[in-house]
Amino acid sequence: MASTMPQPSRPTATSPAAPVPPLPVPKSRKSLPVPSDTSRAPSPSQSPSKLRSPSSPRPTLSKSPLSNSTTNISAPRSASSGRPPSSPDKSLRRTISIAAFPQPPKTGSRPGTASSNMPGVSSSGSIKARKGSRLSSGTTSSYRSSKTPSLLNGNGDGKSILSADARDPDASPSQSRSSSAQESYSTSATTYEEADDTATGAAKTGAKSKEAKGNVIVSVRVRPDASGNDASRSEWQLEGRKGLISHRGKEAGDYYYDNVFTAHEHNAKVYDAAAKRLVRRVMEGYHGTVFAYGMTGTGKTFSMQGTATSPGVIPLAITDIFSFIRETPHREFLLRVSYLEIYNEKIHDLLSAPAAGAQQEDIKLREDSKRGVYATPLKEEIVQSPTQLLRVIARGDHARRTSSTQFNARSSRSHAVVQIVVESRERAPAGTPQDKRSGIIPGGVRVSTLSLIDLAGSERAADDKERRTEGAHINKSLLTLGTIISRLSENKDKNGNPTDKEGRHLPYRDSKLTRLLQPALSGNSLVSILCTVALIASGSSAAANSHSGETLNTLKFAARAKNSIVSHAKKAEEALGSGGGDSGSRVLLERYRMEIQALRSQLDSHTKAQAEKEMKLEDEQFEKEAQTRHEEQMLEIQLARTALKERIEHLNRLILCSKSTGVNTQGNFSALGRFSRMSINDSGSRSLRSSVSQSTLGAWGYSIRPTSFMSINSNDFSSNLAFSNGSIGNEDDDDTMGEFADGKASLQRHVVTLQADLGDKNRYIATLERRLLQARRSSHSRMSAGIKTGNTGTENPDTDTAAIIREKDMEINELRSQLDDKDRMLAALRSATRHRDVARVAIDPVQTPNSDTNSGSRSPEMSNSPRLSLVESEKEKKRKSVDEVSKMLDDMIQDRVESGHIIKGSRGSVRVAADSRRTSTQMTGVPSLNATLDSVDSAKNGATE
Ligand SMILES: Nc1ncnc2c1ncn2[C@@H]1O[C@H](COP(=O)(O)OP(=O)(O)OP(=O)(O)O)[C@@H](O)[C@H]1O
Repeated sequence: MASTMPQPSRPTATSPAAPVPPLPVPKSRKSLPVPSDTSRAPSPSQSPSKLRSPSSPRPTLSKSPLSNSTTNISAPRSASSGRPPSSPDKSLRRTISIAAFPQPPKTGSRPGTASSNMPGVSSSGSIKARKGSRLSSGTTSSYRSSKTPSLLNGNGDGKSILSADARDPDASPSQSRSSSAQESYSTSATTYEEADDTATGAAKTGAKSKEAKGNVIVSVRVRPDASGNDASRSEWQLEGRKGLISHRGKEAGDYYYDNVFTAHEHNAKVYDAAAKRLVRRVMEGYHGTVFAYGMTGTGKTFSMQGTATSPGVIPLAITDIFSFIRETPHREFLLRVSYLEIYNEKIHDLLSAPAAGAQQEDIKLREDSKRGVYATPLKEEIVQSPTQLLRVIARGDHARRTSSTQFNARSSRSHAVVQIVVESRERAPAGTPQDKRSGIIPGGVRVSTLSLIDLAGSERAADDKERRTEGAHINKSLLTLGTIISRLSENKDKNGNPTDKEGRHLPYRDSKLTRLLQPALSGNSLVSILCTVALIASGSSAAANSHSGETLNTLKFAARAKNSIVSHAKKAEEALGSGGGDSGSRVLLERYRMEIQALRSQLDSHTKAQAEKEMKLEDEQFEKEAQTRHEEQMLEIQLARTALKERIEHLNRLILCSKSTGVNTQGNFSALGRFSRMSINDSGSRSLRSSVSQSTLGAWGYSIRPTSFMSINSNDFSSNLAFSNGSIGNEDDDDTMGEFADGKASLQRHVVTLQADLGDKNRYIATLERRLLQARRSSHSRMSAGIKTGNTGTENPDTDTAAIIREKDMEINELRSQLDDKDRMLAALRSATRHRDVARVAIDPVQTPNSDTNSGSRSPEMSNSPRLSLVESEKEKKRKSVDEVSKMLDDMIQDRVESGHIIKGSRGSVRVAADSRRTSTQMTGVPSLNATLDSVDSAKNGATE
């Protein structure tokens, strides 16, 4: 089958005659005649599809064995990039700092990408000139134009690249690269997929075959000869443009590859030609594997990792990955990276160093229909930036085992595998509701893997035992790799397992390396193999001979790989959901999205719950405040009630006093004593009132106080005095004396009426209070209901309550004024009583003789003498009483002066302050203080008289 495969680029040159140990070489694959190949290859016109024809056949050795453009690998060092070839010292590799790694391109170009004017690659220059483009990867163009169209070689992209460059002639080289790659994204793959759709029959089969071949890129890189030995000049010839390495030694032969990089070509150029496109394809959803194969010290690590000044495939791939993400806003990505090494056939996780003294958990290889072969358990780190990814890889590099070998002072003693898993999914276009909510649109997550592998170098048996053991393992795994590659076919057994042409199983399980590479080698992945060689002339020494043999082995391995590996890489299927099987559960992007959604809804419900809780708290707080307010108001009302009751009681007492006390039937004066009691009572009530809330009573105490014993609507203080001092006479005389001619019965009736009235008022106040309470409660419940239903109406419950309170206050005030009226009436009654008493006292001396006459036994002298002394003592008592009253009135006036209710004049006169008068009138309708003051003055005068 291999012999029937189109080999457009395979020359008819003789293959190495001698069998090349240790890898079996199927000669048939290497001896396909170019002309026939070429003739089989479809031309652009022949192809019914948009497939590009294979490029012009590579020239055979007979045509131009030593063309002008041939590069001799031992070309003088000056011909290189200006940097002397490095000595075989890997310390440089270790000095690469993260900061020195390339960042995503901004402006300018990568080092070395503009090396088209170097000797040996002059052809690229010519291509450049011909195309008139600013493409930095001239050789890549050459490579593209000479290959079968495939996902990797970019045939079909040429136009796009050119047009892209033509559109933007001033674009910087790096930008050109990006745009070209971007263009390739939209043209190459599409072109080929369309070809798949339209191609029919043999053309279709042929196209597929070519694609399968094209999906594998094999490149050979020659490292500069560290010794500067020129002896190989005649033995090896390179033609970079043609991808040709010719050997003129014992095993003479020409070897063609997709790319041949000469000693002075830079890492950037190697990356552009050998890996860039593959990396882009991985970002689009294909699996891709790049591995460096070669003898120890030939530059595998140099090519994969590079140096600070010349970054290799890995850092450049990382840069491109992030460039791609930036350039693809319609998709979202998640990157995770793992890094393992296979050392002495054991897998070690380079990202999870075991704790000191502890042993790392055994890492096993498992297989799964969706994931293929994978190592587990393996640490995967999610990375969000190139720097972070480079840092992770640098950490792994640091943990990798290296030691000195004959050809390399710092030789990698293990196969190192960096795996970058790319998850991506379509994003909802910006501005859509989905974008606002979750960014998720229908469709699954595509998972692809980029494997970047730096193999350990094959080597001859070393002296050191440890090196020998390492070497044995390395060589065994590489031998298995070689064997598998040489036996690869598209045959499968009935179980679907790949077999070789003879139906034998391929020994993937013979080594961890081949097992791990199985998915890539068996065609599920795009593959780029970079074989590194150091061309040293054979014959000069045994070592050189052996070296030359190794170089030939590598070249043959590369040739076999190119012929055998068939890749039908397909875009990874989009995994839907996070729970569907193993692959689904690995899709972190989906899982994270779901988690984000779940967390978002959790957050929403938390926010809602919190808002509700806050509202409830506010409600509670409000109710509490309202309750407190209500309690305060209740207390105030209660106090006011108490004060009113006291007042009523006091009035009652006064009334009862006027009824029950006074001058007894024996004519004893008890008024003064009563007055004293009144004073005491009054002061008692005053002290009670002072405990009442100011807001409730305020100056009311004052208004009540004078009323209690001085609120007499009369300017004649003598009558007051009479009241104060007078004996409140004989009840029997009430009917005939005083202002109220109807006497005591009438007064009592009045008093009873007043009491009943007071009781009514009291009840009325209680009712009002109850109503007020109810009104408050209903207003509260209305307010709460308003808050709960989010009612933001214009009605303000506070205003309502305030209005009700105001209303009730007014009612209370009215009641107070009514009470005051009653007070006044009581005062008038008392005044009448006093008038009567005074009248009685005045009448008494006149009436006494009559009474004496009635008694009939006393002589006038005897009877007049005690009467006179009685009158005298009464006068004395009066004086005392007046003095006491004056003193009390003075105190009261002083109180009022202090409180600002009255103003004292310079000559001792007093007048009511305007405010006080107003308040007094407004509040209580208390009798004019002036009258009181006048009364006081009169009382004073009366007393002195
Ligand atoms: N193309 C190159 N240009 C300049 N220096 C190079 C090149 N290739 C390799 N070297 C130098 O050669 C030395 C060995 O290279 P490197 O370690 O990459 O070899 P290797 O193939 O990885 O060896 P091993 O298999 O033993 O690890 C390093 O010092 C490196 O800098």
